[in-house]
Amino acid sequence: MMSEKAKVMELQENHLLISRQLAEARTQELTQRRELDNYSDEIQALKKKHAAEVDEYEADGRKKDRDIRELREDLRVAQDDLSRERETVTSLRATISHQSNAQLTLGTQKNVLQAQCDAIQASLDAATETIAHLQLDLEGSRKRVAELEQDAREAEGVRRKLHNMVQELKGNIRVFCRVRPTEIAANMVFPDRRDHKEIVLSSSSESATGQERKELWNFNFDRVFEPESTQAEVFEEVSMLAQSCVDGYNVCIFAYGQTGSGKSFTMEGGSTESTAGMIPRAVEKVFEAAQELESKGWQYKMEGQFLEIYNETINDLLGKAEFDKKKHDIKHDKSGTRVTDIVTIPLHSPTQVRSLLAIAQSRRTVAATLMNERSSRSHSVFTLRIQGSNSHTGETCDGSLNLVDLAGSERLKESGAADNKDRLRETQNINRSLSALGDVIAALGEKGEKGDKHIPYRNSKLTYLLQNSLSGNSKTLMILNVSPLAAHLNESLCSLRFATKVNNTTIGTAKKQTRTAS
Ligand SMILES: Nc1ncnc2c1ncn2[C@@H]1O[C@H](COP(=O)(O)OP(=O)(O)OP(=O)(O)O)[C@@H](O)[C@H]1O
Repeated sequence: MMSEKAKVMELQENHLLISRQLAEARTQELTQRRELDNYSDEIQALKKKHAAEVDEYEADGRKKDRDIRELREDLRVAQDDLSRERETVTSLRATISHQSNAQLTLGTQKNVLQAQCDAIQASLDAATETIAHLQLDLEGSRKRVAELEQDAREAEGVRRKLHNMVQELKGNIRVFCRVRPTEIAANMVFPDRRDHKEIVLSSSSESATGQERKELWNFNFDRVFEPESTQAEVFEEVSMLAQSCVDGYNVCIFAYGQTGSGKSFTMEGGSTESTAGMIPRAVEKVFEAAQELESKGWQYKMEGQFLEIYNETINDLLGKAEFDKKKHDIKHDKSGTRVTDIVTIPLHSPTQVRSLLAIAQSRRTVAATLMNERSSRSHSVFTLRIQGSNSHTGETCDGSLNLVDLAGSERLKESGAADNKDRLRETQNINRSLSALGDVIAALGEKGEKGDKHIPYRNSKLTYLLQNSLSGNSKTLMILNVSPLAAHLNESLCSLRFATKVNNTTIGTAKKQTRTAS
């Protein structure tokens, strides 16, 4: 048996061993704890890293989701685009197919057109050839036209000369006698059935011994128009004078006769074509002649005025007021005769002249109502002035056409004016101016023979106004209007005697108012 000491000793040794083991265990534990701490730090670090990686991964995942969404959206848009493009492609294919059909058609058309084009080209070649020929012909024709135009101008000059010679041979003062129609048989006969130049008036009375006494009066004129003569027949003879006026002469046409003998009918006429009088017909003829001469290089300007002379006072029938109150004077100067303050209207057509005549007619009607049948108691003067110039020859010409409806020529006793002071004055004025007209014409005739005779133009307004149109360079026609009524026999005889005096007058050779440009 072991002693207590040994046991204690053993126990101590055990204790020492255990303590050593414990200390080792503690050291080990410490080491392990240190290692554990290290591992724990490592774990923390790994955890942190892991968390960071998880965050990063999640963010990355979210970004990827977004990208995916965007890519999906892009895909959808791309698909839409694609389907649209497909549609476009389909439509383009349809268009292409349509276009190719059209191209085919166009191709066919092109071929047709090409064929036509070839045909046209062939015609064009032929036409060019023809044109070349025609141009040659044209050149020749132009030369020919120029020659013909020259011939025409020369012929126009000859025509003017011949026309004037004919007028001069007929006499620069001519008298026509026109008998107006009536239902009552008249004591007038027209024996010259061929030339219509003669009129014979007759009257029978009882002598103191109871025997029948027959008296005959025979008159000859350039032309006698019987009652059934038409306005056109009278104008046939007058129209030549209208032509003369266009050729540059002064022309005066008078209607003379007692009241109611047909003066106004002859000069102005009725409203229809067939009854139109000398004024509208002459104006129409002047326009016609002027137009015909245009082809020969003539250009004309025309103007008209219309006035009446009543009691030796001039009234403007185309004035603005219905009743003219202005005072008008007659002036003669180098450019011709002018009436102060008178309305002169540029004339462009015969229809315009007709409306002017209507205005003048209405003015005369107003005056007639105011002053007792004034139209028969006044002289009316329509004047058409015509100025021409020829661009080829440089010639110019001035002509005038005066158409005068004279006041009634009845004598004082016949006019019933003796008891009425105003009528007496009127009649005296008319008689004075008509005899002044006769005197001027007679003096012009005498001047023709002697050369230096004074012409009493100033004795009446009418002769003074018409001075230039009555003198040597003019052509005058008097149309004597006669009433066939037996009751008017004495007046008719007076008129016929007056007209015979005029008819026996010859005015000197008419001078054409033509100037040649220097
Ligand atoms: N040749 C004719 N044919 C038909 N009727 C005519 C003819 N001559 C005159 N007359 C008619 O006779 C009437 C008188 O004629 P007009 O008025 O022309 O005479 P006048 O001489 O001008 O008279 P006044 O001096 O009063 O003006 C008118 O009604 C007119 O129509």
